[in-house]
Amino acid sequence: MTDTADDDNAVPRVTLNSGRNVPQLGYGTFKVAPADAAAAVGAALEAGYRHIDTAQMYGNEAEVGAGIAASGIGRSNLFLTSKLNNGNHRPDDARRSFEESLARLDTDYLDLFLIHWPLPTRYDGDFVGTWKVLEEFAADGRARSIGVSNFQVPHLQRLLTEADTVPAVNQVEVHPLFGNEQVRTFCREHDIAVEAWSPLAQGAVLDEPAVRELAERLGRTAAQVVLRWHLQRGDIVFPKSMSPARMRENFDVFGFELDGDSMAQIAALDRGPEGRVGPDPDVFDRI
Ligand SMILES: NC(=O)C1=CN([C@@H]2O[C@H](COP(=O)(O)OP(=O)(O)OC[C@H]3O[C@@H](n4cnc5c(N)ncnc54)[C@H](OP(=O)(O)O)[C@@H]3O)[C@@H](O)[C@H]2O)C=CC1
Ligand SMILES: O=C(O)C(=O)[C@@H](O)[C@H](O)C(=O)CO
Repeated sequence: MTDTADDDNAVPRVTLNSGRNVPQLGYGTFKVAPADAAAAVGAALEAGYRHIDTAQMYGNEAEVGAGIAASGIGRSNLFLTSKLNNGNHRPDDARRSFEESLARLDTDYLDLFLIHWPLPTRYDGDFVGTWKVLEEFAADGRARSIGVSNFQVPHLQRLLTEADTVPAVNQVEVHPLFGNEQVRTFCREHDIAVEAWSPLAQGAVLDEPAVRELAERLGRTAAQVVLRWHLQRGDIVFPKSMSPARMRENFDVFGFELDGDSMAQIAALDRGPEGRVGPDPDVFDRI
């Protein structure tokens, strides 16, 4: 990957406990098929995104890397995240697969590397051992920051008491239908940034009457209103879209604000765990 200067853009940055900072809005690549990923990432970069979220699990790291390389955007102007796949928790597998991720993404470092799922019912629940391997990647500089994903409060508590490094982020399901407030509060109290996955609830929140009414009143789209809600709560988001027009729409969220009543109206859509659109981390154990 090249490293050339690039214009900065208007996306605010969130400072992590590692001292690094991350663009608060990025582009997510779950379900971006390998055949489409280079073009999709190219379109996202063209739209202005400089933060890309991928994972070993998504099977598209090589194509994400190709899209970045083709853009000509300098490596230091990008924030690139990947995640350890569920079958790679054992230390040697974690080390090998991390190197493979770097090779596929055509880079010598990641800005952020995460344990994708805690898998509390596998590996004797030994995500602490896995975390200690990620600490090696942080120590040798190949991961600028390390974090976790789908960690519940008890999982985080174990890391805080049994490991040296506090995760820089916890990437968890959060959207208006599932506010995940207990985890968000714990993270806030321990300086762990929250990355809200499926910020649009994979589309499920966009037809909610309260969201549509607000969008109409503000002259914005439902997706823009929901993304704005996340940003004003301080969370980091990376909506996925295959459509360049929607990528641009989702990126155009810095020219308006939601007032307190509007924020509360959206928060009131929270259905608790019933509102999840993805798996429950306490039981999810798919390798
Ligand atoms: N750590 C984890 O376990 C997980 C992480 N993630 C991460 O979070 C990212 C985002 O979550 P994801 O699950 O993809 O879901 P999102 O909440 O981002 O929703 C994506 C869906 O919404 C549609 N969409 C996007 N923008 C618009 C718009 N403006 N108007 C109408 N529809 C829209 C997309 O369709 P279309 O493509 O047709 O535009 C797609 O169907 C993932 O890509 C991944 O990077 C996600 C799940 C789990
Ligand atoms: O997208 C991710 O990062 C995930 O972990 C999800 O794909 C998750 O594994 C899932 O939704 C499985 O059905």
